[in-house]
Amino acid sequence: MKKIAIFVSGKGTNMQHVFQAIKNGKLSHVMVNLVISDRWCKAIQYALKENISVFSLIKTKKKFLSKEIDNLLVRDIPDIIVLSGFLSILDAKFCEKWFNKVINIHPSLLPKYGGKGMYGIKIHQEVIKNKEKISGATVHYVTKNVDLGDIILKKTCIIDSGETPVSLSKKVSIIEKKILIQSINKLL
Ligand SMILES: Nc1nc2c(c(=O)[nH]1)N[C@@H](CN(C=O)c1ccc(C(=O)N[C@@H](CCC(=O)O)C(=O)O)cc1)CN2
Ligand SMILES: NCC(=O)N[C@@H]1O[C@H](COP(=O)([O-])[O-])[C@@H](O)[C@H]1O
Repeated sequence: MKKIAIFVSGKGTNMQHVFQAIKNGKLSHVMVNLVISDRWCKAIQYALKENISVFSLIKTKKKFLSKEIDNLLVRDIPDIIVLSGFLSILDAKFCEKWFNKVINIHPSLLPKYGGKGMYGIKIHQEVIKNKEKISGATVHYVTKNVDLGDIILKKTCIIDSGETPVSLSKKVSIIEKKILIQSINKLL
């Protein structure tokens, strides 16, 4: 049985999709063994309903977060770690130790619209403002250089006339779920 640890900061929509994919057989021989958040969030409320280890590091200072997370991981080492709407930047030491074990789902066609400050709806606002014709989502390995790790999967969508950041985020969200499951199947 392969083990996945998931890091969250928000609603956990992509994390929920991983749990559903396990339950409906789209992810076989896979289990989520750990969910960690860097703040209290809806994703934690969802994860607590699953019979797994859940930690919300709400009191951990930013500079100690990566080490605290590492201390939790070594207790039950996962095969891969999935960042799912996780909004803290993992430090270089963590990325080196867990090299090629950490993947991130990002709601843009990286390397465009990635990096510090580029997360959530802000990405889609920039894409629309810049009158892009296409957008999409990317799954990539996590390295110390934010959103610049090797790309695992990428999928595009057309931006329609009159598209808004919210309508685009909904379109991209569908792509995120699809390529996240495909990526996990590819790696495990
Ligand atoms: N070392 C790495 N850490 C993280 C990566 C990565 O590639 N390397 N990916 C991000 C995920 N991400 C985009 O996919 C991302 C998340 C957050 C930010 C950001 O600017 N965060 C703010 C804080 C926001 C908050 O806490 O509310 C910041 O650091 O100032 C950029 C990109 C996850 N970690
Ligand atoms: N750079 C990371 C990033 O922007 N992640 C994005 O945050 C949204 C909420 O995720 P959630 O519902 O899983 O919490 C998702 O669209 C996800 O792609």
